[in-house]
Amino acid sequence: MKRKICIIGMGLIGGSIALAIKKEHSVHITGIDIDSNQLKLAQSLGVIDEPAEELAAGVEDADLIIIAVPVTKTECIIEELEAVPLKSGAIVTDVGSTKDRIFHKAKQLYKKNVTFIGGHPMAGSHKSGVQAAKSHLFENAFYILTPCENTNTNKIIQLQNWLKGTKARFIELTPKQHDKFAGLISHFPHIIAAGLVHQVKNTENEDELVSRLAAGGFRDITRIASASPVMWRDILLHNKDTILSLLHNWKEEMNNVEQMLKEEDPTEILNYFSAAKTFRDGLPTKEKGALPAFYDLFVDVPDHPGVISDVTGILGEADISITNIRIIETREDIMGVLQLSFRTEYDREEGRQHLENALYETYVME
Ligand SMILES: NC(=O)c1ccc[n+]([C@@H]2O[C@H](COP(=O)([O-])OP(=O)(O)OC[C@H]3O[C@@H](n4cnc5c(N)ncnc54)[C@H](O)[C@@H]3O)[C@@H](O)[C@H]2O)c1
Ligand SMILES: O=C(O)C(=O)C[C@]1(C(=O)O)C=C[C@@H](O)C=C1
Repeated sequence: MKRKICIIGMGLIGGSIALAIKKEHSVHITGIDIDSNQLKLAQSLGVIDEPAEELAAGVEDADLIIIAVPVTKTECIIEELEAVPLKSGAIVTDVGSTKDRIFHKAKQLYKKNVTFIGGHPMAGSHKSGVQAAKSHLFENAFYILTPCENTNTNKIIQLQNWLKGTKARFIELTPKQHDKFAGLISHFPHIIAAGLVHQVKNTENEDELVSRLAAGGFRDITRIASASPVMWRDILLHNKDTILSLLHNWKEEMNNVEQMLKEEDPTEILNYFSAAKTFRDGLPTKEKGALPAFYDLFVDVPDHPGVISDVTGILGEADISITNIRIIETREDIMGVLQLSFRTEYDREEGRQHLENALYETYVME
């Protein structure tokens, strides 16, 4: 008989985990979502085998329960789980972007014969919903687990086995460590991205040309501001203390910049940017984590109008996203080269095949 999994929250992350699990295990996956359209779509896309209308019915015989809803809702779901029968020996995990409050809430499950292990796959997207789910979303990403001291090691291994199709790299942290690090490299940058967008929006009231000019750098640094506001509201509320402390440090950082500029000290200003560049250039790029990994593909293209839209059109039709596109060289007498950046090696390989089928010459430089 097939093992059973119940996923509560059939959005981007719930859907991606379901697809990753299906790649490695022959299982029966039940999905639950308050949005019946998401649930229907999840079934049509083959992400789940069956929807459940009631939480109790979905979880009662599940070997693995995965909570993939916004973090304040995760607390509500834990309360609901406490009140319904669960299979003895089951593992319960979550994917929330914060861990400490959920960890404390999950203590309510201790009296049931199940094991709760908090989890957070450190990769995602600014897109929401099961329609954006991908089995390889977490490839090479860190997947943080926050077991407690008494968690049975065997259960941690079982959970990692369930999740091996994610191809993520598991790492264990305490919930507090997690929230401190995630605050620094994920939650706080989100506020800065939203703040930059607000700054342009406020100026746009004076002159609407400004947002039409917002290109390359601004778009790169503010991509994440397009993510789900509900998800981010909840993250901020959950990790309030860490974020308030980072805000305090940030104001000091900006005061320093203000001072450097007022003093017009070229050496200080140069050092500020050089030190940031040196540190940033030294960060690992072949793994997802603090920085997204970029997998570049080079494509020879003729110098012909419409060639860029042809290339992006081929990738778009195959539903392959690129994170960046750059024309490296265009001289009249030679072919130009397009440098396309993909989020994963898998996307790059898929993209390469589609472009070669359309007779483009491609190559990868490691
Ligand atoms: N998006 C990312 O980049 C990312 C990455 C890692 C972890 N996370 C975490 O994963 C979780 C899910 O995020 P997502 O990006 O998949 O969001 P999403 O909006 O794509 O999906 C969330 C789903 O949960 C459903 N939902 C909300 N309340 C519910 C409830 N009470 N019962 C059942 N379903 C409910 C929604 O209808 C929605 O379909 C969040 O906790 C988030 O912090 C997100
Ligand atoms: O790539 C993105 O769009 C993300 O914002 C992903 C991201 C992040 O890196 O901050 C967002 C929240 C999650 O908890 C984990 C990953």
